Amino acid sequence: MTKPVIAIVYHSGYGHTKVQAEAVLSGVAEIPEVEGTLISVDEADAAWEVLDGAAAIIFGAPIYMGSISAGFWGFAEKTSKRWMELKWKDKIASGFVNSGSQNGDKLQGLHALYNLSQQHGMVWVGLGLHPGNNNSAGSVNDLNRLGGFGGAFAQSNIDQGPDMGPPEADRRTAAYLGRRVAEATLRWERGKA
Ligand SMILES: Cc1cc2nc3c(=O)[nH]c(=O)nc-3n(C[C@H](O)[C@H](O)[C@H](O)COP(=O)(O)O)c2cc1C
Repeated sequence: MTKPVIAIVYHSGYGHTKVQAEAVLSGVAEIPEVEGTLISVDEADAAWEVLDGAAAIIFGAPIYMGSISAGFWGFAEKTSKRWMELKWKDKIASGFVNSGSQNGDKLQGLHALYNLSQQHGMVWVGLGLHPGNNNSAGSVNDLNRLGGFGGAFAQSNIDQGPDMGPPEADRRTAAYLGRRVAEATLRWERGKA
């Protein structure tokens, strides 16, 4: 069996969400039976074949004005050609978002990514972690410190470049999501076989 491909397609205006996407890829890479690939929406027009052939697609976007960035949304609209034939039906899907504020309406953005996956008939995989930093022994260094459930959340300070954020805890959370999606994809593919 050729290795199932897990595509991570993301937009990043200023580089912070790209760091998060790279962390997701590092988690995927922990599972040697799958192959991860990173695709910026800016290069998506050359990558439709890869996306159509992928077993899983993980969507990622920064939060701009309370939802996913227009850069990601432009890509989402272009996927309508795939929707016509339900070409992505039954692929595994997941998502991650990154914002400047601690909350920043990230859930709104994650739901936009989830809705996109459901329009395509994909099978969404959530984070599968308890929240971190929600008790007196907790800290901002906890895994899932921002307490997301449906995907991976990250927060990057708006006065710092991508070299400073998102912080390590959020990168570990992103990697956890990548690994979980890789494992779920393997089970899904082996079940089909
Ligand atoms: C046009 C614009 C709108 C933004 N709106 C929000 C917002 O609604 N909530 C928030 O928390 N951060 C907001 N931010 C901050 C970004 O989410 C944050 O800087 C993020 O790290 C940018 O990711 P990127 O470098 O991958 O583009 C906004 C940034 C920009 C440029």
